Amino acid sequence: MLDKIVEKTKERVSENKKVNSLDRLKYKILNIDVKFNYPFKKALSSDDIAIIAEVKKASPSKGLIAENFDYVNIAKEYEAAGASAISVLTEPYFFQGSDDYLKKIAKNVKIPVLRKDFVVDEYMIYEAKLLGASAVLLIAAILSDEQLEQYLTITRVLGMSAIVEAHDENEIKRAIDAGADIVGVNNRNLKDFSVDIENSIRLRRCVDEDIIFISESGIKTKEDIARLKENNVDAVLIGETLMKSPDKKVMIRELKNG
Ligand SMILES: O=P(O)(O)OC[C@@H](O)[C@@H](O)c1c[nH]c2ccccc12
Repeated sequence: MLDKIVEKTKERVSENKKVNSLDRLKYKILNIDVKFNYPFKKALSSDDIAIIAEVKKASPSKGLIAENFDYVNIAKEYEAAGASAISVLTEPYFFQGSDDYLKKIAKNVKIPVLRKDFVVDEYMIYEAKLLGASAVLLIAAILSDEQLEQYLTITRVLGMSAIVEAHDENEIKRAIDAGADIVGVNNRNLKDFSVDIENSIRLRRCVDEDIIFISESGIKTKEDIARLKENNVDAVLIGETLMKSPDKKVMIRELKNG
């Protein structure tokens, strides 16, 4: 599955490059009024556990998640409920995401926005910047050590942050060696879709306290959050539970204060 997504993403990048070359994107970035001030990392640096709320229409493991996908209002509700940041899926073929969702959401909320996609080319980081994102996801399993290091540097030059996603000790070591300052452990195994939040708890001890540690996927209850908090997790990334909840405000408050 992951290989298929990567392949399709590479095709998408080469199509986009035909419309706007990388040089053209860089030129645009220099000519728009953008800030270079790392808001994503700042938003996750509070004392309490931070919630990154995800705007997600569908996924390969769950199919269609949101029948009613009023994405700008969903993002505004997340913000009003106290989410620290918003994650927006932009991958179109497997997650029914869109760059347009990200662009419109970033314009309509004040909290920082993460571009959730399968970055396989530096081009996608420049695109993310132009769309209004403050951060990108870098999945260690699909990038070489050199790419990780290079892409982290690009995000820094652009005033952005990167979550480096890891699934095991080896990927965590690679993330840290590449210079990651935010590490996310995906509780969902992208190879077989199985979910276990103990995965991030187990791997927490492999990451120093000065690196922001995020637990991603499969988080459903305030008990899950309490357990993650107890284990020094700095932030959680939650999609499906929030997308399926009819009152996102109540849900986020319950998760945060429960
Ligand atoms: O909907 P969930 O189980 O709460 O998961 C959200 C988020 O962690 C998940 O969408 C995700 C984490 N890492 C990814 C990488 C690619 C695509 C999606 C993801």
